[in-house]
Amino acid sequence: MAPMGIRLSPLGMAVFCLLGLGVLYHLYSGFLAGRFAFFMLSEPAAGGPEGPRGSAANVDLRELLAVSVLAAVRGGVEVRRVRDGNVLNEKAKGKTREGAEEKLTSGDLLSNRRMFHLLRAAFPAVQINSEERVDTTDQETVSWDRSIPEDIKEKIQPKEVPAESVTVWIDPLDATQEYTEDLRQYVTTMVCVAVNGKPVIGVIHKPFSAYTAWAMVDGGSNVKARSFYNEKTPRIIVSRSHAGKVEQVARQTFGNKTVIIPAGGAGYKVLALLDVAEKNQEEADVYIHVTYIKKWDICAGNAVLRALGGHMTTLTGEEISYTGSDGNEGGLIASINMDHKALIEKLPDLEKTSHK
Ligand SMILES: Nc1ncnc2c1ncn2[C@@H]1O[C@H](COP(=O)(O)O)[C@@H](OP(=O)(O)O)[C@H]1O
Ligand SMILES: [Mg+2]
Repeated sequence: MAPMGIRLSPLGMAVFCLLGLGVLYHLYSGFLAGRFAFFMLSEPAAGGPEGPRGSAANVDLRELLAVSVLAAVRGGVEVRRVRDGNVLNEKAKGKTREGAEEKLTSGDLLSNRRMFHLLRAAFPAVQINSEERVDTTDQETVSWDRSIPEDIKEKIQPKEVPAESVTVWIDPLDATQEYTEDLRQYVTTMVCVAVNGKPVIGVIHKPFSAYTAWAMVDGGSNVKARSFYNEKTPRIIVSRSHAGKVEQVARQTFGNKTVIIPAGGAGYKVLALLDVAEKNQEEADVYIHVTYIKKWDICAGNAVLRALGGHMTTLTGEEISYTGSDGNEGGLIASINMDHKALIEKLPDLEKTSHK
């Protein structure tokens, strides 16, 4: 006698087990199994090296663009709120190789949290690398309503790529040094989407001007190149707080009369090469950086330039791959509507420059 007075015949048990196995087989071979495996394989790995991604699922780049714009704007709200409230909780998170203090503020952390969780919730299967550490136990719930802004709908067609080919780079607050000095014009929030290491979507948002530039390679953009660049005596935009020997390199390349514009933020410096109708934006012809720099600082600008027909390469002309490690060792030179190869050929040998 089984419990509760029910008698189980051996035949009944066998039929019951077979039915159970059938249901399990159905689940594992069907949709739910796919979703389950997808979920298990897409644990966040923020800020860290890339882990294996095993899903065959696709993501739509147009949707990724829409959520990247939203993330940059939402992060920007935090950046502005902290600055306006004047409680930055400024700390040093370390030193650069050149010995400059790397600063961290509440603006960086709150923006990072907002941006990361929005992107993670919208695209759980893609690798996201962000400048600041993310507490993965943080239960911040940020949902995305999947709506695509009209301007993106008008210019961009849906385009699917495998989720495992995508790496998203988040810079929650570019020009932190200048942010602490209240030089607001230089500050941006940025999102970049790389596909197989190539920068494909770039978003650069200026929180204090409510200006956003976005572009997608082979897609479209809301920003364009200027109609004129001075190739002969270009105005060179360079770092004001991580300059290294950049002035020396620029003068050696383009002569002593070359105008050098020191400015904060990699996002700001890329925008300086474009047609940006924004009163707090300077203009330049070439952007050069000679010290080490991180990929979240430069990926969005690289994508925007590439989408508009421009270039951002190392100082020896190599393309920068936006997968794997988060550092770029070879410096950078960025230009648009210029002979980029000729610019690189003019640059002095950096090895020799550093021994002068
Ligand atoms: N030598 C270096 N080492 C580490 N980070 C660097 C660097 N040079 C520039 N960066 C980072 O690149 C961004 C742009 O630099 P700059 O304003 O000097 O042009 C800044 O990012 P964050 O403000 O996001 O930290 C800055 O910290
Ligand atoms: Mg940065």
